[in-house]
Amino acid sequence: MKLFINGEWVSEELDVFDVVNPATGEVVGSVPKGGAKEAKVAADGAYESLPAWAERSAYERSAILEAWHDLIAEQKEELARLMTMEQGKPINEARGEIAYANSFIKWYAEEGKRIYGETIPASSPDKRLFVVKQPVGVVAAITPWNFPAAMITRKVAPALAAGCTVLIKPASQTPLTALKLAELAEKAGLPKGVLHVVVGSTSDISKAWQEDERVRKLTFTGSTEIGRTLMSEAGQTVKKISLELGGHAPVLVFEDADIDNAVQETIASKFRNGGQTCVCANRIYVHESIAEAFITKMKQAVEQLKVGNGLNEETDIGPLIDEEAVDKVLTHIRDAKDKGAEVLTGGNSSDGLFIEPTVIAGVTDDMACMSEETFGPLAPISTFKTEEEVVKRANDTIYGLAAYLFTTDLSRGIRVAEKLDYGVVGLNDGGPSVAQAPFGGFKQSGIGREGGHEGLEEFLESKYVSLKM
Ligand SMILES: NC(=O)C1=CN([C@@H]2O[C@H](COP(=O)(O)OP(=O)(O)OC[C@H]3O[C@@H](n4cnc5c(N)ncnc54)[C@H](OP(=O)(O)O)[C@@H]3O)[C@@H](O)[C@H]2O)C=CC1
Ligand SMILES: O=C(O)[C@H](O)CS(=O)(=O)O
Repeated sequence: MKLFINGEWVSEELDVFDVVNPATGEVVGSVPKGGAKEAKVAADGAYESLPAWAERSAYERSAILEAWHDLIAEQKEELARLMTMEQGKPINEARGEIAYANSFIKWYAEEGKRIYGETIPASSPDKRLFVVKQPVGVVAAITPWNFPAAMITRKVAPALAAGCTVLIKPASQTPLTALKLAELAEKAGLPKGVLHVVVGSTSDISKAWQEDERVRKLTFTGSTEIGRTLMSEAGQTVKKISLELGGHAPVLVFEDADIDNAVQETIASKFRNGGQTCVCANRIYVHESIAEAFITKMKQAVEQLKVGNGLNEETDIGPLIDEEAVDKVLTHIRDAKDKGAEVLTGGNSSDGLFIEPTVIAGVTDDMACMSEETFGPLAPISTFKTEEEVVKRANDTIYGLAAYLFTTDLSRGIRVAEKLDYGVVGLNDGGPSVAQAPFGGFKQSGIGREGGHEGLEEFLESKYVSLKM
């Protein structure tokens, strides 16, 4: 593969780095190692192509997004296989992610036509006041490895629909999907210079864009730790920012829950992508009166999950992304056992980067898994007595991205959802993320929203015009 810079596929004399399949350790591709020079050329191109792209009508931009969507749909299987080989997720999940990623392109191809302004009644009879929306300008997007397609299109689709030009730095572990998406965008007729993909020396690329006054927006998905750094750096040139950061999702299962649904939805949330999502259930609180029933059903269901190479159709749980990720999960399991938790199923790693889906019970709040993001296939179960107690425990974290609650009492569902300090709440639903709804976190889980009309506003500026007659 080559880098996509200024409408050209670039490799030149650059060194390359390998992309490795986490399931097998095999090299699945190699990519030129871009740096400050490539980052600047891309920023030059994005800045120079901005006026023409911004001046296109929303309908022209929409048509190109629709064409991109259709090409992705045509190549869904190839894209899914590429994603599984570089990130490890089961092929069925990869197919699902391509569809999810494509849904953002489809949704924003339409929503870009609804960037409305407003008129405002003037306090002075000789004035007319109105507000227009304009693209924020050149956007830099830094994206993670866990959703190699969706975390790109969730940013790029609204940015392009708004009339912005985009610089992408995908995760070094999963650049191939991003480069393939850029190739399809070029085929769809995206004009030269509107979209760029640069990967390699992350610090050099990021530094070049952060220091570049022409880059007016930074949008990032990844760890809270890196988010803090990027927020501080972006402040030096007062860039607009969107941050989708870490999470530590609580699951609250009340005594009046539909236990079968709660188990099904909790497993869907917990073990999607092997537990490597920012909205995964990270701690599960079950009312003491139904704990035995819930735990029995959870254990039985989790024991059915199949661990293996994501390219096998029957695989439910693929490898983790790297050794560091495996070590973190095993550390959380050991810590919990040392503090008294019981391993009901799983708990072992095998063949490099695979960890069995693991359920532990008898969990207490002093255990690391109950406060640190595990980012792996570990389901810790704790019990509670009262609604007030469990809401307090659920909110006792620096994070505020996603939370889930299960109850058949509608009043309780609304009451508790309102009390949970989280940007996304699944009420009897373990999979709330969709393109048409705003996704984002409270507290140290981020700033801004992605998806829905709010996700488009992130790439727009409001301009107030006052006309004196
Ligand atoms: N909220 C979310 O959706 C996600 C949260 N996470 C959290 O982050 C943890 C680590 O995952 P990881 O992917 O390493 O997340 P990181 O935050 O480390 O990386 C995310 C992206 O940021 C880039 N990056 C890393 N450091 C810098 C820097 N100093 N300046 C500019 N860009 C940088 C990475 O590049 P490179 O690939 O070259 O390192 C990657 O493209 C996970 O365990 C999880 O807790 C991870 C993914 C998604
Ligand atoms: O980064 C993530 O983990 C994703 O935002 C989760 S989701 O949008 O696919 O639910």
